[in-house]
Amino acid sequence: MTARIIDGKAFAAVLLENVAEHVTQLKQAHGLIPGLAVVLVGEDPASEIYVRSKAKKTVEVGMHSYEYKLPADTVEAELLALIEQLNLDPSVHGILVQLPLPEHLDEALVTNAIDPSRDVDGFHVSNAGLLATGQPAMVPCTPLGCLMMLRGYCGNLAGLHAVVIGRSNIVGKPMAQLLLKENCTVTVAHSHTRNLPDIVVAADIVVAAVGRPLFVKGQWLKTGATVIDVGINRIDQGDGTMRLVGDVDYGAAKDIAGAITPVPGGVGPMTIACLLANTVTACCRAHSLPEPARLKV
Ligand SMILES: NC(=O)C1=CN([C@@H]2O[C@H](COP(=O)(O)OP(=O)(O)OC[C@H]3O[C@@H](n4cnc5c(N)ncnc54)[C@H](OP(=O)(O)O)[C@@H]3O)[C@@H](O)[C@H]2O)C=CC1
Ligand SMILES: Nc1nc(=O)c2c([nH]1)NC[C@@H]1CN(c3ccc(C(=O)N[C@@H](CCC(=O)O)C(=O)O)cc3)C=[N+]21
Ligand SMILES: [Mg+2]
Repeated sequence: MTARIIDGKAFAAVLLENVAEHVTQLKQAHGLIPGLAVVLVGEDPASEIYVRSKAKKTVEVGMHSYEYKLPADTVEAELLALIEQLNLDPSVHGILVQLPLPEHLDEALVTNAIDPSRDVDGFHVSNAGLLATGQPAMVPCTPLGCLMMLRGYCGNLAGLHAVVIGRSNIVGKPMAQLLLKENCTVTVAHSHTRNLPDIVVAADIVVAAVGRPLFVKGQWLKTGATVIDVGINRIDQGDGTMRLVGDVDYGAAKDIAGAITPVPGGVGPMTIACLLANTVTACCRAHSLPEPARLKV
């Protein structure tokens, strides 16, 4: 069996088209232009790539992009002052502080300083709590993108056994919450999990968010399983060039899985599209306008 490839770029293109239409409509009907502010502290090369492609896509869909690059030694009070300024700026509807932050900055403190209604990452404790209790929230972009692709491929997810590998606040935990909301039976695995292959083999859906290249082996999978590979790992090919690989051994998994997301071209592009969708949603909520139905979870 050869797995169907879940084309994240194609999913993202459809969503971005949708976002662009809503942006046009907000402009024409209300004179509003959604704005997204992205804050990057320090000079991580991978983060700079993401921030650049976010800004590019933001402008492409007709929104305003505001970029703030702060030096690695920025003190916490300075970063908090910038966030406060953005919280009060009526042209800024979404705020994203790129993670990870340099060691000396408290990620929870910084994340929770963002106005929850502008928290397009969905990382603020109040958005996490709303999601966990099944109330309308800003939903983290990566799990949201994964869910949209799963719905697109599997349709109704009710009753399916989903195994989420990884329990970070930004991917694993919110992913598990979203799948529970879809009435999946959810297992969350992490670094203390015993006999992981025996757990994964029971899964109809596997979401791998581990941060270890090629960690999930093809033989672990149940035949026909749907595999979502969140991992983004740069590995040295030995000849000085780098290759981008996921957390799943794609080469082996594609012969056993029913459907699988590639890396690159899977979850990554959908993450960015969902970020822009969340920014439109935040703009609508800020102005008490009806939320675009096709962008809703
Ligand atoms: N495509 C995209 O848009 C995005 C991709 N990513 C990528 O996704 C991956 C995960 O990111 P993130 O969640 O932030 O990573 P974290 O490092 O925060 O979390 C990794 C999780 O994997 C678990 N884990 C580590 N080793 C094992 C193991 N041997 N067996 C089982 N579980 C293990 C950890 O367990 P424990 O909790 O016990 O430590 C932890 O819960 C990374 O590759 C990242 O680059 C992230 C965000 C967006
Ligand atoms: N506050 C915050 N929010 C985030 O959403 C956030 C973050 N911090 N820190 C880092 C991670 C990672 N992340 C990615 C987004 C897009 C791609 C992406 O578009 N990847 C392309 C490839 C890009 C490449 O070549 O490197 C792809 O998979 O096809 C990857 C990773 C968002 N993150
Ligand atoms: Mg992390």
